[in-house]
Amino acid sequence: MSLAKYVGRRILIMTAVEAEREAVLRGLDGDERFDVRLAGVGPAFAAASTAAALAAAGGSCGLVVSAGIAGGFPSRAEIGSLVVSSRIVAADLGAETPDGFASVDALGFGSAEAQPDEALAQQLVQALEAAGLRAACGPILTVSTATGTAQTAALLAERVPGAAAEGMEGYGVAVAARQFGVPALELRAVSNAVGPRDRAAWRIPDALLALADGMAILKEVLPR
Ligand SMILES: O=C(O)c1cccc(C(=O)CC[C@H]2O[C@@H](n3cnc4c(=O)[nH]cnc43)[C@H](O)[C@@H]2O)c1
Repeated sequence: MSLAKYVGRRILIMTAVEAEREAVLRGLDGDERFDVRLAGVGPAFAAASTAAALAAAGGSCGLVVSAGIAGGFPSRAEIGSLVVSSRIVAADLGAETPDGFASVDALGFGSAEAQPDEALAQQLVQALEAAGLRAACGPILTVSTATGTAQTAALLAERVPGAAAEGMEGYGVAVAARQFGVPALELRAVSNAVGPRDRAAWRIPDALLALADGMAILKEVLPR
């Protein structure tokens, strides 16, 4: 699985907030191949910001990465660990029906899923583990409402088997990338468990440290 297509290409990294952007920049340590931009919070801001950045890049961008902190599904991704997307799934994009949730796929309105670069995801998670970092590769959900109850966490885990983490921007970033014909990836560091909302239990500094560590590995995995 070759990553040769990334040689000589620019890489766009989108984060929701400035603290995440600063962590990404720390990890990249001045690598000039990367542009790190603010997406804003949520899939709509993320898609619009990513599309604008890609239009401005004028075809020079070879990869887009949605990066930031995340909620981790218990027993899949613990606080302080990293998650690389095997799938990017808009987990609440659809309709409620008397029989339960129906995704836009089931409704015939397109796809709630964007496929990340599989070869890159696999090589990145291997490199993260080889560097001694706790890392998993699994589906990362995009939600418009951060999960705040055990009931919703269980519903989402059932809806997307193997769900490892949830954030609020990945699907928007990936859809914009797809519109421009550019591969996408999501890399997140877990700050909190997906489940009952307990903001005091969020470990944001730990997650930002892990995010920077993850970025330091990403830049080594991508060939120059
Ligand atoms: O308050 C701070 O210092 C701070 C520093 C960095 C980031 C934040 C955020 O609140 C980022 C919001 C961003 O994080 C993602 N996220 C994190 N946990 C979850 C979750 O459990 N469910 C969904 N999304 C989560 C999300 O992508 C937000 O946009 C604060």
